[in-house]
Amino acid sequence: MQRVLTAVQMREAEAAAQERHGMPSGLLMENAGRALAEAARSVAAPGARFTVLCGPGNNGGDGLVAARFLLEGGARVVVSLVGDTAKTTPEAKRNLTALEGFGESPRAFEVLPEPGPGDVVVDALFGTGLRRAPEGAFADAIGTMARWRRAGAKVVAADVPSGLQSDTAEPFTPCVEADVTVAFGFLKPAHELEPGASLCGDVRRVDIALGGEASRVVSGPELFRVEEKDAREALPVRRADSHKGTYGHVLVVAGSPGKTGAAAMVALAALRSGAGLVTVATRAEALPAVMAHAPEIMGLALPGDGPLGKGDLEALKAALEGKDALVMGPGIPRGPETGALIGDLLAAVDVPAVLDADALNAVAEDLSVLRRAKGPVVLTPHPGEMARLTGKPTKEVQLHRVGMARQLAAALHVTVVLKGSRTLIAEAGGRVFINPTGNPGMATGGTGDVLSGVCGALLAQALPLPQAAWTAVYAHGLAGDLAAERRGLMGLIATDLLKGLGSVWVRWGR
Ligand SMILES: NC(=O)C1=CN([C@@H]2O[C@H](COP(=O)(O)OP(=O)(O)OC[C@H]3O[C@@H](n4cnc5c(N)ncnc54)[C@H](O)[C@@H]3O)[C@@H](O)[C@H]2O)[C@H](O)CC1
Ligand SMILES: [K+]
Repeated sequence: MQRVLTAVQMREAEAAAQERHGMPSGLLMENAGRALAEAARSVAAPGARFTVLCGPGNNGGDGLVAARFLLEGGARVVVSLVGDTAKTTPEAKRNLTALEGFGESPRAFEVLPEPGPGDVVVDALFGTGLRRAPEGAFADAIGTMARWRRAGAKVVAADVPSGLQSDTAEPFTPCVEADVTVAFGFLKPAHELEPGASLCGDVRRVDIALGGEASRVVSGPELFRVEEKDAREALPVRRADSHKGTYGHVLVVAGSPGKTGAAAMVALAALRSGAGLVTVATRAEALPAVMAHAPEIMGLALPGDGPLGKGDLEALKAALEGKDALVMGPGIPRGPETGALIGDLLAAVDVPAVLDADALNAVAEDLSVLRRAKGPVVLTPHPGEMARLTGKPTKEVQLHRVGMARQLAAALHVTVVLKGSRTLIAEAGGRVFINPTGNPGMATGGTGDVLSGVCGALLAQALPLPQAAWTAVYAHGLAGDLAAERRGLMGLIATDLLKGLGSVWVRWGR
């Protein structure tokens, strides 16, 4: 797991490093600047010229240190201080003097030579201290960097592309678009959440000797980026003496006439994710079409017809006997009583439950039904379903994804998987995990059904939460990435993920 820190938390970590280790503050900037110089060198063509634009704060200071290291390495370097140089921080001032000692003095922005293909521009205007939209000379500099980039120069951003708000990942106008962003010490939300993540280009997190426990001393909400090893290590290694009962039995309550494929995709995803047994419970008229998708799927006809309601409670309680996980929602016939049915069912049986699609829409009418759940509950909304669950417009959900997911998880004491680019996994205890895998090719019908099946299968194999959720999301997204390599973003369809999942388990030795 990589800890993702806000600007305030970064300052706390920096202060902790200085207090606990007597870390001279200039050393952090020295380490940052050296790493910035290395990243700039790594994208430069032979004989490239480096143009370093420095702002008035410590981000600018990082740029001045980088310029000094580049000069020391014999590179052609030009530096410009943008904005009111009187306001430069003491740290940055010290590095300005040092730079002049190397015989390079900052030049006026207007007389800078034009970078071309192979050259490198270092964006050290603003980092985590950005407070408002860049204006005047800063805005001009950002616009000029965009022009230089269009002309073929590479842009390397110090800590955060200038103009991008570190905590919210929202860009002001104008905002730098970088080829590489060097994240000092810890990742920030701007590196891991859209639309910021796309503006950063290749994010390279570097240590600057803040000290390992620095992230543990910071207070406030905990945000993490899931790494591949976290998902792989959460999965049990299969023992030779195991049998299908060892890997759990998933009950899938899904499907209805015309939406039998949804139920089949949940069931197939669960089977492809290691569940020992999978039973689909659906109306009799839909059952044959569901089971036709695979001989491995077992079926249970729910008596009656029409929307799921209180009349189905006894049959579903009986169906859940001996099961290890429930996945409910994709393609179900939803009616006015479905939400109450879900509440009664979860209150009656203590199995981990994944609620997706129309089960979410059903409980959205009265969320209190979830408070009676005996077992752990995972909600897997896409932004539109999250809007219905929270009563907020989808646009607002997308602007405050972390906060919304954290709030709902804490309020309902459930795990919330808020899908989308960089899916979030929010646990009831307040921690939020960002998933880095997946791609726009997965915006196609049925991929959500597959995810709910993967999650149900891991819960049935007794993975605890939130591990089961973040592992399912990571594997599902990686399956999509591997499948997109074969099918293209346009050609990817949900059942390709079933094959992709196989490649993921092979890659992880599971
Ligand atoms: N915290 C750490 O562990 C380290 C941080 N480093 C670098 O320092 C920056 C943060 O530096 P800071 O001085 O706080 O702010 P910035 O340099 O990002 O911003 C400069 C300054 O500009 C003012 N300002 C904000 N918005 C605007 C605006 N739109 N127009 C004009 N002026 C603006 C505001 O007063 C800011 O203070 C961090 O990103 C790292 O790059 C260390 O070097 C490494 C360790
Ligand atoms: K920057």
